[in-house]
Amino acid sequence: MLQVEKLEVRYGRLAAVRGVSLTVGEGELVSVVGPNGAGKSTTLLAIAGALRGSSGSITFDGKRIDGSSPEAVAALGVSLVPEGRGVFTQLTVKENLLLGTPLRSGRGSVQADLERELARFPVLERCLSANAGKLSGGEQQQLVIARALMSRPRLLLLDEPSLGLAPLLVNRVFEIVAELRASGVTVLLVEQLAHRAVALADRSYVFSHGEVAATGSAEELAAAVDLESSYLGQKAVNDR
Ligand SMILES: Nc1ncnc2c1ncn2[C@@H]1O[C@H](COP(=O)(O)OP(=O)(O)OP(=O)(O)O)[C@@H](O)[C@H]1O
Repeated sequence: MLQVEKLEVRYGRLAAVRGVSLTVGEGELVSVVGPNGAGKSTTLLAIAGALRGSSGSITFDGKRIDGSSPEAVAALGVSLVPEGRGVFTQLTVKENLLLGTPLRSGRGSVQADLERELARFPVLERCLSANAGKLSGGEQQQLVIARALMSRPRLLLLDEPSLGLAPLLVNRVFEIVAELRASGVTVLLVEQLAHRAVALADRSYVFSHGEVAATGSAEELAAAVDLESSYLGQKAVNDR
């Protein structure tokens, strides 16, 4: 479904992503892990059309999308949940959810989509008329994921959904990602909690200094003896 080939993305003189290649198949959950500054978010932003690569290619469903606008990429069914949530705090939960609907690619009613997401995230149903700013961090994270799903994406890009959440809410976010995968949503997950992401994903890519340092299933990565010290850093060890 998604094929990134030798992607390079620069911020001025800094090459933040240097020749990254990765693939995501339909229905797969693929994680991208690695230390801060490794180029994970930059890669997601480039896939979503928010940043332009200086070389390489990005293909979605057989169509080149590098060079496309974020709107055009979204219209093809790629939805990004960026780091830091981006809830509209002055709007209600329902209004936030409805903001996800203009990009819907399929048929059916908005009401049916709303009901589907409220069934998936019961916590949102209980506070549908509340100001989104009143929600806890974990609830806001569920809201932005639900909002992205309102557009019925074919590929969901999740950037560090557990960031800043209390441990119980982190568990809930990982549960949600597992549920999404079980329901057939294709997910590319960037996570700072490397071990949890790798354990959950079908396949993972370990980024280091803007490059793919290792890739494979949880078992394959575990077999790479110096993985933790070399690529994931102390933080990942602490997450276990
Ligand atoms: N807007 C920007 N302007 C200049 N440099 C940037 C910008 N955004 C990121 N960078 C730099 O690009 C590199 C890759 O950053 P990126 O955010 O992609 O890493 P990351 O792996 O997602 O890390 P993090 O977990 O900290 O978000 C880092 O060196 C970072 O400082």
